[in-house]
Amino acid sequence: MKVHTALSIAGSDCSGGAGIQADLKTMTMQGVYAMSAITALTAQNTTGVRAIQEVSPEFLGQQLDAIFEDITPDAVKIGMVASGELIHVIAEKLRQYGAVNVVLDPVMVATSGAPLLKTDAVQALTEELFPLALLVTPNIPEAELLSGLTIHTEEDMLRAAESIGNRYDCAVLLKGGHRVNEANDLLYRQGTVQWFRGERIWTENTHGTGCTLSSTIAANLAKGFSLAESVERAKAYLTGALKAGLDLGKGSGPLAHFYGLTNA
Ligand SMILES: Nc1ncnc2c1ncn2[C@@H]1O[C@H](COP(=O)(O)OP(=O)(O)OP(=O)(O)O)[C@@H](O)[C@H]1O
Ligand SMILES: Cc1ncc(COP(=O)(O)O)c(N)n1
Repeated sequence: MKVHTALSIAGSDCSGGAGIQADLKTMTMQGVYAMSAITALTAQNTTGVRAIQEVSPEFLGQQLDAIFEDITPDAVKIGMVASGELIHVIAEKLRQYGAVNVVLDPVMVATSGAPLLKTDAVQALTEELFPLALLVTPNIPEAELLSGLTIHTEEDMLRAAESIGNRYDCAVLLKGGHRVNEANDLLYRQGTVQWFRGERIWTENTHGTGCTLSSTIAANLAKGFSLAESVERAKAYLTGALKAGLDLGKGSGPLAHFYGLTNA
């Protein structure tokens, strides 16, 4: 049996809604063999992040060597990477192994408000990882920080995506989940613009939407779909997983990755 493979480099969410756990569920549901290199353990649930324990740069490097020396991923998703030292190891290893189809979710702050990236690591992220990424997927607050612009309207989204894409020479999917009434995402690459318009689902349970979107895109790139097709498929999967209406936990609950399964 031949299968496509994808790797998530991200933090662990012990409550299963975001991070590595969301990515592995997502990639598996997309029919891709999923692997993980863990950057940090978090003690968190639907109400917030209680503690973070980073792995050492050496150990992250060992995980990446173990994976790339044996099973080459057809795509790589990068999520929470808290420090400059870890970012440096990832950049070095991705270059060493010639990683392809890299989707970078520049995770900075959890939905609950907890910081997941040290402020002095933003520069390392943009200088070392952005150039290796096929696609970067900021949400609105992240895009504001990266572009230095304020985003209220769709025109503002376009200006910010252009600014980030042109500055760092990568494709940008600016996610609109933080806007009121809408859930429209904007793909900007090399001067071209494409909107992915989605139905807004009225729910508090959006823990892990960004992780799920980026890992679905990576899984579909691994299967050979184009960037635009992968974004389209990711948006459809995410909308279905939100719409299924899973209601777990006391805070912002996780998504129903298994929504399409008949035995669920
Ligand atoms: N209530 C919603 N209904 C429909 N789609 C949504 C909703 N909230 C977010 N999305 C979609 O989810 C994806 C992730 O967007 P969002 O802006 O929430 O990213 P994020 O803030 O990085 O996610 P996370 O909550 O994991 O940090 C986008 O495709 C966005 O349009
Ligand atoms: C390990 C990890 N990675 C990413 C997120 C962001 O997801 P969200 O913004 O939905 O909390 C998180 N909370 N935890």
